[in-house]
Amino acid sequence: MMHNKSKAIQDLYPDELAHCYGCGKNNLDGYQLKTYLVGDETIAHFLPDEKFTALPGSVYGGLVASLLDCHGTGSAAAFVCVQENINLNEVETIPVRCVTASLKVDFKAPTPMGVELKLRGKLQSIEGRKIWVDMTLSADDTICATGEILAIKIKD
Ligand SMILES: CCCCCCCCCC(=O)SCCNC(=O)CCNC(=O)[C@H](O)C(C)(C)COP(=O)(O)OP(=O)(O)OC[C@H]1O[C@@H](n2cnc3c(N)ncnc32)[C@H](O)[C@@H]1OP(=O)(O)O
Repeated sequence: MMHNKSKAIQDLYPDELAHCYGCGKNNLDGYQLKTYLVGDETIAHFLPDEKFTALPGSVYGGLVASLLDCHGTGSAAAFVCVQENINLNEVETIPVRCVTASLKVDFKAPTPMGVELKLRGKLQSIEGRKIWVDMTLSADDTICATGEILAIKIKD
C-alpha cells in the first residue's frame, strides 16, 4: 500500500543498520516491514502467509509481537526525527536508530489469516534517549493486539 506523506522509515536506516529480520531492507529473507509517518501517527501494513499459522485460520502471536516490535522501533525513530525537525522526504538516511528495551503486547482477539493487518503507532512520550510508543494491530475494524514499546535511541 502506498502512502505519499513520507518515505518508509526503514528505507532511511543506514545500510549497516538495515539487516533486521523484521524490518531491514537489506534482509531479503525477512519481513521488510515498512513504517510510514502519516500526520502525527505511524502506519504499517502486513499480509501474513499461512506459514505463520497458530490455530488454523489465525496468526501466530510471535509474528504479531515481532510486527509490533519493528513498527515500534520504526515509529520511535520517526518521532525522534519529527522532534529534531528532520523532514523524512528530504533525506536519504536518518541519523537515528532505535532498539527495543521493552515491549508489552496484549492479545485482544484472534488475528485472522488472509487479511492485511494494519499497525498504528502514537507517540506517548520522549525523555532523552527513551521513546515510548503506543500501538495497535488491527484486522479490518477489529483491534487484535495492542502494544507498548520503550525504544532507546542508540548512541552515535
Ligand atoms: C548497535 C547496533 C544496533 C542494531 C540495530 C538493529 C535493531 C533492530 C531492532 C530490534 O529488534 S532490537 C532487538 C531487541 N533489543 C535488543 O537486543 C536490545 C538489548 N538491550 C541493549 O542493547 C541495551 O540494554 C539498550 C541499547 C536498550 C540500552 O542500553 P544503553 O547502554 O544504550 O542505555 P542504558 O542502559 O543507560 O539505558 C538508557 C535508559 O533506558 C532505561 N532502560 C533501559 N532498558 C530498560 C528497560 N528494559 N525497561 C525500562 N527502562 C529501561 C535505562 O534505565 C536508562 O534510563 P535513564 O536514562 O533514565 O537512566
